[in-house]
Amino acid sequence: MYDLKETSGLSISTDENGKLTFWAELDSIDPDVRYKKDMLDVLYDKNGQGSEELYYMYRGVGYKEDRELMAKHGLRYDITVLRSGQVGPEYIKTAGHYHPLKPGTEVTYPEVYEVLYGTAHYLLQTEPDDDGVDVILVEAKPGDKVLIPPGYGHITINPGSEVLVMSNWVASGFDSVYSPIKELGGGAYFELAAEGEDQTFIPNPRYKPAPRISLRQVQDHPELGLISGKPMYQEFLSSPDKFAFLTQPENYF
Ligand SMILES: O=P(O)(O)OC[C@H]1O[C@](O)(CO)[C@@H](O)[C@@H]1O
Repeated sequence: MYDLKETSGLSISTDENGKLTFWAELDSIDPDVRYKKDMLDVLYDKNGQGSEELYYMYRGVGYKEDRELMAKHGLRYDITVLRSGQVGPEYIKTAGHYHPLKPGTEVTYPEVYEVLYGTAHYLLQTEPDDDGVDVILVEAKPGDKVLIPPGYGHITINPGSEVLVMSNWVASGFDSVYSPIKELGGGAYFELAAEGEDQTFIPNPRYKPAPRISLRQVQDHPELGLISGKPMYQEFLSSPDKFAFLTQPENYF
């Protein structure tokens, strides 16, 4: 069992597989489950051995008394639990998606993630075009916040030996866009468990020209309510206007 109160600010914990089990005063939510069979198009090795259940998505989490404030600001708080392990040589990861343009603007919706337990690798990638794709890799630990700016698709990888639990704030009321990553057989890079001196980040050969990758450290953005170690659920409750960048990205980016 992992107690997530300190990192999330919520009364939640998990069982040893990472499933959320304790929901004092919270609306109880059954997760959507992403299975290996749903991910065949985006895996490094679709015949790779591994668990059938890969991750659990608890969308729209919150205390009943906070629902009105969330609705007023047009935001949704989700918690996602990625199992540890591999599918074949590849670490368990999310399918990956982009966000659509905000209607009437030239800007796509951003998002913000927070690690609650475990280690995350966030792979951010620009949209594929003739110049190729730029990839940013961010490693995040409990309490860290990672901003997904407009224009970036994103995949989360669990490279650790324990479950990864993370939360996100995002504008409610839009559908994620899966087709670009699906049509290219996954993200621009695959993260594989290293054997000997083997490279762990393998470029996806279907991205042409070859994608470019750079590492970036996690960064606080106090003006956006994103401060390492401060649960962002509580930060939203105390300063909801700081999160306006999620619903009005055209004023910030
Ligand atoms: O939609 P994907 O790529 O499977 O990623 C899963 C996670 O992304 C989110 O949709 C947020 O972007 C979460 O709700 C969800 O748990």
